[in-house]
Amino acid sequence: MKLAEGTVIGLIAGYYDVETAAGIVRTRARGVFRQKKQKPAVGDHVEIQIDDKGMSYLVKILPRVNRIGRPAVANVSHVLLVISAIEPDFSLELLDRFLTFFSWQKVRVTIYLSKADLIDDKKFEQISDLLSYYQKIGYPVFTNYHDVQKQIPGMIDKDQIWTLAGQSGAGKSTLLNHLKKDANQATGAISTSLNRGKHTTRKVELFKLGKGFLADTPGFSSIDLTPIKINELCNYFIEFKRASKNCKFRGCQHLKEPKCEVKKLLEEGKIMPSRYDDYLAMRMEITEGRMPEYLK
Ligand SMILES: Nc1nc2c(ncn2[C@@H]2O[C@H](COP(=O)(O)OP(=O)(O)OP(=O)(O)O)[C@@H](O)[C@H]2O)c(=O)[nH]1
Ligand SMILES: [Zn+2]
Repeated sequence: MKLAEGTVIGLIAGYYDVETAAGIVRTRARGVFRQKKQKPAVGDHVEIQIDDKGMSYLVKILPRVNRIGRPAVANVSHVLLVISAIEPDFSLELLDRFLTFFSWQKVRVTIYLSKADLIDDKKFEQISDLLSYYQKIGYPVFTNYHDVQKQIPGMIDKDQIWTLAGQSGAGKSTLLNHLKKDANQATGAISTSLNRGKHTTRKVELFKLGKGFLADTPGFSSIDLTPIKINELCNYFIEFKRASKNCKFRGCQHLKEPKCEVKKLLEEGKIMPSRYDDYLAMRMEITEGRMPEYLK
């Protein structure tokens, strides 16, 4: 019996394709996962066991950083967030929701403004202006499809897993299809006696792109912030978090505390008012334990 470690790069009809140092191995998950109510996901780092008959089993899920989206992808390090300029309308509120959610999930975000070709120059200037704030606080921003196609592969570091996210209709599938043209199908060459996957549709898989992977999933379009602990929410607004080192009180929530650096920067116009408003709205949402009706 042999043991090996690898990364799940494909999930198809109950089989898990695991990339190991010795190549891709098609495995089944051991029943023990069902008992423990665990489910391996694409992106998981796992241990596999190959028995004397050459049967391969996924036996252990190694600790994961996160597990997000539907279908789920584990250990996502980066999201390429597609935000449309129009159809659906550009929304800072939505952008902030996504950014907060991913910050909470320890996922880095790159922003891509889609459908910029559908708006006039004036509107484009307006939106670019707003996005430049996000660039300044640390989020890479693209407003042009060609730049994305050229630069994203170079931004994907070794073994990183990237996935797409954005509102329904924002243009995720469109972008994915373009990026896939540059990607190599990671699971293309499987040769094992267990290969009965020929005629089944793959559900989730990772494509090799850059030095890592891009998930071939539709990404996700709606998010729930209510499980976030209210006192931790401020940590997920990255510029608030940075500023909070200079707040008088540790654990400052930037509400009515004296000598609050976030409030000071807000008053000086260095923190964008809509960011602060969205912070307050999310606090409300978490307190009430439900998403606002219009976002459902
Ligand atoms: N003009 C223009 N149209 C675009 C662009 N990106 C996407 N579209 C169009 O917008 C529509 C929605 O795009 P999709 O890629 O299906 O959007 P999606 O985010 O995958 O949507 P869901 O599957 O509902 O989550 C399609 O008709 C696309 O052709 C763009 O950059 N410019
Ligand atoms: Zn503060």
